[in-house]
Amino acid sequence: MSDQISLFPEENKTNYQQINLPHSDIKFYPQFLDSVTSDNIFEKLKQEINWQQEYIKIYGKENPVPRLTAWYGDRGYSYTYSGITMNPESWTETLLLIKHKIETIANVKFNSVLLNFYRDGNDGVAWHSDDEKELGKNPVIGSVSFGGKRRFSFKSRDKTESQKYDLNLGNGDFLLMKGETQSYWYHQIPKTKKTVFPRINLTFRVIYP
Ligand SMILES: O=C(O)CCC(=O)C(=O)O
Ligand SMILES: [Fe+2]
Repeated sequence: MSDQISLFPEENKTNYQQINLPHSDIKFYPQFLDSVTSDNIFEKLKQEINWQQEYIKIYGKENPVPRLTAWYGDRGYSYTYSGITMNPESWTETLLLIKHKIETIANVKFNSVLLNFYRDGNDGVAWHSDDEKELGKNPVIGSVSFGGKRRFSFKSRDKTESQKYDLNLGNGDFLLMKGETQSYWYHQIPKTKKTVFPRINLTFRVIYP
């Protein structure tokens, strides 16, 4: 991993691809974690995380969120996501290991992580931006994926623009979103009819009280 020839030595000898969308700062680090490590982390997280089935009210009707979720982090930072307020569970060793690894690249200290478990192609996340006010202006979001590969799409928040960008996020891939990205772009994990393996995604965040 870190002994690969680096195209960007200033970024900690880890190769990345800059995703070139206007008003964004998106860096993609394919296979940031090697596949054996990532397989182990997937199994570990599947077992140890306190996965929840959450519900959101749409027109007065409770609907299951199409994925399992969990929220871990420093004590005292609660978080509201799609109308659900979550209190964080305490960091596990596995989560801290990943957190420390990406903090050296992202140059921030993350204090929380939202976890998503996509069981199959019927699970996904609809178009949204990670722009909740507790994330502050221009949030840094560190996203690490494990297990099955899924499509991750960006589309402009400006309805007069039609720009879209698709990426595949696979086992051990790291995606770092910074700057104006959340103000100008939506993202989603579309549901798919294709057969896909279960996938776990972690989005590390900095929450301001
Ligand atoms: O699963 C992913 O890659 C994205 C998850 C996401 O966008 C979120 O939790 O806000
Ligand atoms: Fe998101």
